[in-house]
Amino acid sequence: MARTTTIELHKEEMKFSAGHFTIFSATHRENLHGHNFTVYVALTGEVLEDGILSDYRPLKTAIIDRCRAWNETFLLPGNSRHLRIERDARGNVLAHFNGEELRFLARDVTVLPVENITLEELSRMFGEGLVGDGSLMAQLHIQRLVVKCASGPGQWSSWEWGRHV
Ligand SMILES: Nc1nc2c(c(=O)[nH]1)N=C([C@H](O)[C@H](O)COP(=O)(O)OP(=O)(O)OP(=O)(O)O)CN2
Repeated sequence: MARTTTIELHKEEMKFSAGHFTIFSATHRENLHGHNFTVYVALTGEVLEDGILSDYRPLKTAIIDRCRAWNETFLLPGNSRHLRIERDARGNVLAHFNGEELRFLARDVTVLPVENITLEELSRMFGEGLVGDGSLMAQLHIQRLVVKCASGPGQWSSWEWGRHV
């Protein structure tokens, strides 16, 4: 009888401090602000005869690397219908929202291919970045992956991937 297990990873290093603003409509957004986001990942799969699902360290490394990539940066949504983003020759960003102009130095900003910088989009981006083409999931015999991204204690969104979803 197959034995499945779920390993949960929520290490201290699985966090990133980032700025953002949520856009609610073509004319309404939040002011710029930030959070200390934390990330939780659960991997489910079959425990093999030698009592191990698989070495989860490659996944842990991938999670922490992605946290480090988004740490101390300002996140902008690259696919928002309400925010237009231009870059000058030096890669600095000029973002247009409802008649306002917001300027960012290239070193300070990360533009993500999402509609909005929300918990739901961050957990999806994070999860899709880990799953990628599925090869790491196959290598680690992972059947199901859950990624939760929290903007603070008690407030998170959850994204899920399954091998047969
Ligand atoms: N569906 C969503 N709604 C909102 C999101 C989101 O990601 N998805 N995000 C926000 C704001 O970004 C806001 O920063 C987070 O909400 P808020 O609770 O107002 O702020 P805090 O995290 O500081 O929590 P406190 O309860 O105020 O301590 C709004 N909506």
